[in-house]
Amino acid sequence: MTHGDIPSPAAPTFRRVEDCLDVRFDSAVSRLCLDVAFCAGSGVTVLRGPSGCGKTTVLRGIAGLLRLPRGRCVFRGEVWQDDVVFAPPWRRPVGYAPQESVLFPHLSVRRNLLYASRGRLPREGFLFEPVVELLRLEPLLERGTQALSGGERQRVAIGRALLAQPRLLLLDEPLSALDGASKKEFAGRLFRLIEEADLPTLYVTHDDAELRMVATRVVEMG
Ligand SMILES: Nc1ncnc2c1ncn2[C@@H]1O[C@H](COP(=O)(O)OP(=O)(O)OP(=O)(O)O)[C@@H](O)[C@H]1O
Repeated sequence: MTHGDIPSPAAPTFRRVEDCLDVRFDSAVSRLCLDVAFCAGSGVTVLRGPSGCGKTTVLRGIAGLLRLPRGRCVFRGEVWQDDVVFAPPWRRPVGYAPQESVLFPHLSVRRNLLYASRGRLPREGFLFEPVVELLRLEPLLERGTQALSGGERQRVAIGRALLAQPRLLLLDEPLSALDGASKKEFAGRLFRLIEEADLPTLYVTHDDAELRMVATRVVEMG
């Protein structure tokens, strides 16, 4: 390559016709050495691995919140990251519910949810009312966020991620604070929405029962 040449982007390595996400991070961040490559498509792709192996780091890299060196991320043919390109988070149509979601403390649950959808054209299934119904948030709407239980906070965080009108959903241990029965109910509800809306989803969980409820495929890390 001569000086000034732009390297031609490598073709995505989609493995199946329906794959839409191509990810590779071969990156050292602080003391973490990541070496992960996978393709994902419709349904729920579960990222599984021991604590500290980098699952959250991968989600943050895909969301564009972290620029991982030697990273590559292509979604539906659009390069979000390679050696040349790094699309900022606001250019990536991602809904992200982090492990420890930070809700606005000065806004009610309703306004936290509405904030997520500001300036976006709502799609069917991702309108305010259906999302509130899906996650059974109606009784919480006028409450502040500081006195919510861990499980309630998680449901609000998932609601925010859905109201961001995502084309790709990233859920980091989204139901970990819920009891067994609630986890089963909400895992089932979420999975149906993901299937019906054909919304590719990356999902981190340590819980094998939850994995069996939602996983279309599993990426083992570590
Ligand atoms: N911003 C950061 N700076 C330095 N090190 C970090 C940073 N974020 C995460 N790490 C480290 O990177 C490693 C991977 O963290 P990460 O949260 O991605 O793991 P994980 O697989 O999601 O873990 P868990 O299952 O416990 O949530 C950990 O050792 C963590 O301490």
